[in-house]
Amino acid sequence: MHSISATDLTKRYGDTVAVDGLDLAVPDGVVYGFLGPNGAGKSTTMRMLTGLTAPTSGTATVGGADTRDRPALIDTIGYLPEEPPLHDELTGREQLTYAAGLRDLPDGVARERIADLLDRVDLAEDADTRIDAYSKGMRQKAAFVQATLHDPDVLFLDEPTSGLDPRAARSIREFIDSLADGGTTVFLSTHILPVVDEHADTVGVLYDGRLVAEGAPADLKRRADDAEPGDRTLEDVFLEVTAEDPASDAGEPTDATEAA
Ligand SMILES: Nc1ncnc2c1ncn2[C@@H]1O[C@H](COP(=O)(O)OP(=O)(O)OP(=O)(O)O)[C@@H](O)[C@H]1O
Repeated sequence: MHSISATDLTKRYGDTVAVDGLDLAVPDGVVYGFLGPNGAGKSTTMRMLTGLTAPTSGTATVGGADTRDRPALIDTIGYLPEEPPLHDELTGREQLTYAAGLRDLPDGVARERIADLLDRVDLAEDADTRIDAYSKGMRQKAAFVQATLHDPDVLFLDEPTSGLDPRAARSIREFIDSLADGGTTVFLSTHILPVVDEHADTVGVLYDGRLVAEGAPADLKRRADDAEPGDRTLEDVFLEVTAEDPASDAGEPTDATEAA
């Protein structure tokens, strides 16, 4: 079964085609690394998949719910956007309690889960400090907890380790792995390619709103190897498939997509 499925998903802003006929089929329980240069259309895709922006054309379902049906979607998904929605005047615990209320989590369950998750991201000691006194990393950790509070089936993460020190980043990465082990599908957008290499089962590379490569990290690197022997990294693959004229570097980008 596919947790995320998109068919010919397209978003235009005036003359700008932000996402151009995107097809996706992400199986249950995988970590899908979503890569692409600045402006490729990653955030727009996530906003469409989370029901925040309507596609200009095309359709998508997430956790079986049509993305146009936001009430049906809301229990199924968690979303950590690039700029997380936090209220500066609340403490971390108040913010999370408020978010739990929006998700209709029973009080007792919410209290326990908030305490457990705050502990897990090492934010328990600062739980009763106002968010306006949080560092960028602390805000990011609180926002991560907020996105996972209701144990969503599908979790969308936009740069989840942004602003985190190495220890905190590692704890979030381990958290992502444990969520995936527990069956959560994780749609992970980041520019930190080693994170994707280590944690993603499948990688999709978006360029100019189109998927130009898709496959397991090892397979993508192996295909690049075929083109030019040597030790390749995901960064090499990324640079090749998102080059202005990819054909001169690593073959037609569609080859990578079709071979995936
Ligand atoms: N609300 C909007 N109005 C007009 N154009 C938009 C809007 N949102 C995005 N765009 C345009 O759509 C394109 C894709 O933007 P998007 O933010 O989805 O890219 P991205 O891959 O997430 O980039 P980044 O890695 O820089 O966050 C860009 O050309 C952007 O300028």
